[in-house]
Amino acid sequence: MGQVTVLGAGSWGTALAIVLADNGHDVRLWSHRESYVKEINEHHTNEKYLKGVSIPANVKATSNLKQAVSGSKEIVLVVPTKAIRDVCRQLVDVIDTKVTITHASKGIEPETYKRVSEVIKEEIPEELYNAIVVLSGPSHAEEVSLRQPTTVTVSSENLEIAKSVQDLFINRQFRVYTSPDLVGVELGGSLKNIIALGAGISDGLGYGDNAKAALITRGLAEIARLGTSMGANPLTFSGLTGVGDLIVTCTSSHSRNWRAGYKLGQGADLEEVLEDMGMVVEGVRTTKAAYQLSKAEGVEMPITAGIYSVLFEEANPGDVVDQLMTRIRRHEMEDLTNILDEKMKD
Ligand SMILES: NC(=O)C1=CN([C@@H]2O[C@H](COP(=O)(O)OP(=O)(O)OC[C@H]3O[C@@H](n4cnc5c(N)ncnc54)[C@H](OP(=O)(O)O)[C@@H]3O)[C@@H](O)[C@H]2O)C=CC1
Ligand SMILES: O=C(CO)COP(=O)(O)O
Repeated sequence: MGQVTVLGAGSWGTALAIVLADNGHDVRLWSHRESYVKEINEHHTNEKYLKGVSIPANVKATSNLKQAVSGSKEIVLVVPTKAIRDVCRQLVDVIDTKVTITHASKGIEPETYKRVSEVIKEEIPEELYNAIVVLSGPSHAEEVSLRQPTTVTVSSENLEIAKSVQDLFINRQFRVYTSPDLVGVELGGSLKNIIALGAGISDGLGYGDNAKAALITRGLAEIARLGTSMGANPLTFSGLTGVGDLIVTCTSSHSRNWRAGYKLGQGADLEEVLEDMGMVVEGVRTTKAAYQLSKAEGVEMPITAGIYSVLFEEANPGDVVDQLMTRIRRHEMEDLTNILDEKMKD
């Protein structure tokens, strides 16, 4: 077993460090804050991000990025997507051997509409890495850190290296699949956060399971619509990183996106909600990116547009639900829409 460096000591970075440590790897966990480093090394805890969890002794934390990556061939990048560019820029000066970069962050960059692997590719010169891999799927850090059964998928343009990352992480509680569809895996994991905000809003408004099932199903339809327009395999969205991650985030109070939505549905103000959370709510930024992208691509995403108007245009959540329910009548399956419309003309 070798050395693996995890960058980002929040909930997910710490949980993944625990998986890697359980597999016998020497894990270096980088946090940009010395106070967390001290807590992890001295008390083997990270109370803010993973309450009550004991971190194995073979996880050593550091706030020195150069020390963290020195000699490591495996880098796992788990900072919020808004920090990815900045951390990559810092990495360029300290990587000292050819590395595999696996990221586990879920988001799309507003304005550039870039996926995380594209941002990494843009910032880190090709000669410094073998491949960029994404790890995604239905996986709350709180459950992974308690060694509860979890399944995820890794994907890369280089499937052989994706398989080597599968080997790195897989164990009896953490089952890892591979997929060749990097675009679909990254988009599924990112776009589900928008729908999770919507599911939270619906619950906060007091709506029931029917509304949630509708959001998950119609949300999946618009995720797949945008995803396929960007080159993803539509089948990926019926897998772990599509419907799997949608279910886990839309139905769980572990989800920060669901929790943020819930408070918005109850009438709270976005800024206050984000401040109280103290952890990243990726769906807010991704809603902006996906809304802009759907306009640029000419792809219809009514749920995303509704959530955008709640987050950024002060729309009333109840009115948005009303608008969604009274949209023009449609066939459920879009390919049928065209066929049936043609038939009506006959
Ligand atoms: N939590 C989960 O269950 C899962 C999360 N993810 C994804 O993983 C990614 C990280 O999320 P998660 O760990 O949950 O987030 P958290 O909010 O729990 O933690 C974020 C961590 O990143 C650090 N950080 C923030 N900005 C920077 C920066 N500029 N440079 C270095 N470090 C920074 C934070 O430090 P500080 O304390 O100083 O703010 C904190 O340690 C997200 O994209 C999320 O969607 C994916 C699957 C599961
Ligand atoms: O991505 C996640 C689970 O798969 C975590 O979701 P939240 O960021 O909403 O907590």
